[in-house]
Amino acid sequence: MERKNRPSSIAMSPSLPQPSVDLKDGVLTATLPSGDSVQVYLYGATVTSWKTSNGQEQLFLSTAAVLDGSKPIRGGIPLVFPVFGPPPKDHATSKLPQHGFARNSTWEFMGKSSSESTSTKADDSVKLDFGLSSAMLSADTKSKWPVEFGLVYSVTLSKSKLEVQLHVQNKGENAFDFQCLFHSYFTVKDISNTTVSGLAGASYVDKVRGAQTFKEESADLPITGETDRVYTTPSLPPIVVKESGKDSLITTRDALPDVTVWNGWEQKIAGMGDFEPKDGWKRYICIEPGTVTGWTKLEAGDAWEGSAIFEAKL
Ligand SMILES: O=P(O)(O)OC[C@H]1O[C@@H](O)[C@H](O)[C@@H](O)[C@@H]1O
Repeated sequence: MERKNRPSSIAMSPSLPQPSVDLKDGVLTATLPSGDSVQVYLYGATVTSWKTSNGQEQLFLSTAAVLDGSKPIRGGIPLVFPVFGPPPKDHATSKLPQHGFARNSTWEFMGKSSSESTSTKADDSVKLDFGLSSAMLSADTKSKWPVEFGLVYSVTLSKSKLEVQLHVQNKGENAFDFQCLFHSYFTVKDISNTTVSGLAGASYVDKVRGAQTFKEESADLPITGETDRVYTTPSLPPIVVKESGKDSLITTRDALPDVTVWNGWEQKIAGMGDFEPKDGWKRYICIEPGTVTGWTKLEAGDAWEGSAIFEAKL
């Protein structure tokens, strides 16, 4: 099914450049006339590539990522739902795997829509919708989280920007709790010249230091060793990755107060079988917007939406 968000009567002349969208063997590729492109695997609805018009790949994908649907894809933007990290004991999600099941379930492509620039009169963005519902889960997963839900994940590509939005719907008769997060891996040229700003004053749980809580002092946080922190930023400041002092990626958010900053560094990455090349830790940083420090409660029939926009500064 294909959806356009404007009536066909005002569709532009076919001679004007349009985005191309192609779904083949479970992999969807969309390219804008500007040259920006995105690739999404239906497996996990995982975005595995986001290239800007200068040809630069913005997402880090392990060269050993398993792409055959047998385990979550290492790199890109895996989706974390309905639990972040190892599920807590005595919680409704306790039987689920780490980071839940969204990243290792096969989603359906629901269609695309385009929007048109007023200046060029040509389509300069494309929105791709993916769906996952309880009815699509394996019997095993369903038995581990017997909840009636519907998810719509929208990936919108525009010039130098990628927007990701998750819509969660409670289709059952009982309330449920969930966490969700966009586990985005971004490329950097050199982690030792990479800093993250926008976090000053935020409290964070440092998983490297015994899951204790600290307050961020740094206005421009350098990454100097294994980093695995969950920041809580209720005022939703933009999170800016800088490389050699220059802005390279700006993340803005809606309804996602938490941000995980993760780099496994040399030793942890050495122990990850699906992370290659082994020195790849020098060239990625995870900036993961989500809502994961508490639980979002969704009453029967209710819906919730959260989103993030990643802007590459070329
Ligand atoms: O190996 P996984 O399940 O993809 O998780 C990778 C990392 O994901 C991060 O979000 C977590 O904060 C880390 O603790 C974890 O190591």
